[in-house]
Amino acid sequence: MLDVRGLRKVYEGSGRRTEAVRDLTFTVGAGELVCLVGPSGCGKTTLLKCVGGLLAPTAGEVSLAGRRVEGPPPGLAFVFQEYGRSLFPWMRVGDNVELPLKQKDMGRARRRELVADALASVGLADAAGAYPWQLSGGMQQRVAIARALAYEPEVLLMDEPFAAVDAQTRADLEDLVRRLWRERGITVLFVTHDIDEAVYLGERVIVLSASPTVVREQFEVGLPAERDQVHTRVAPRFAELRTRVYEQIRAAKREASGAVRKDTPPLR
Ligand SMILES: Nc1ncnc2c1ncn2[C@@H]1O[C@H](COP(=O)(O)OP(=O)(O)OP(=O)(O)O)[C@@H](O)[C@H]1O
Repeated sequence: MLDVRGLRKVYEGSGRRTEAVRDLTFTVGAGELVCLVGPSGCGKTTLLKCVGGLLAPTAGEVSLAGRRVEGPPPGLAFVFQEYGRSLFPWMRVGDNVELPLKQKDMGRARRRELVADALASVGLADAAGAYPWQLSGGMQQRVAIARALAYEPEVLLMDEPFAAVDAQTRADLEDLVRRLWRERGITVLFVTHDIDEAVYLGERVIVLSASPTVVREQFEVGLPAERDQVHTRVAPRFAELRTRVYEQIRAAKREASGAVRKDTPPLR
């Protein structure tokens, strides 16, 4: 479904050159839920922007259903971390969710139906008439998810979507994502720096190195499809995977700081 091959991204400008992503190759099958986890600043957002056609890669390519991605492809939706900036405060919730549908060739009645269905799916059937700023952070992120769902995407890209909400809301939203994934059969690529979140949510976890990024390791999660916050998180398989992913991330950070030391002469 989603094919990333030899992806490289170097930012250049203002006299600076940053190689954010060095050489990334991975695939995500149709209907899979894959979590990408890596150290802070390792290039996760850069990667997702390249996958979503928002940034042109310096080398390599991304293809979606066999077609090379050269701009935001139809059938793909994003959910970003900063829900506060991704919803328009002057528009009611229903209008925020409806907005992307206006690019599609469909009548108003169908748009309204999709909006109502998406809001009901995220537990906000009654919120269509409210403004985003009248809702809690977790509810606003639900609206952002509803907006992505209403678009009926084949692929959903999520960039640390729950980093800014409290722990209990985060747990509810994780369960929401798994439920929607199972009900709707969407392909989901979920980026996080939270190891537990990656293992709890994913069917597969791809561990990235520190920037400049390469794929370090991949794990099949192998936990039952039916997960819950209490029992799954104390399952032996969960603990084993969390440890293995943690070791990989720690090694990635060590290597990155080793690389810095190599380039910097010791103090005398
Ligand atoms: N527009 C840009 N111009 C120049 N450098 C950039 C730009 N965007 C990101 N970078 C650099 O690319 C590297 C990767 O950044 P990116 O935001 O992709 O990482 P990340 O893993 O998403 O970070 P975090 O975990 O903090 O969210 C960093 O060194 C960053 O400074």
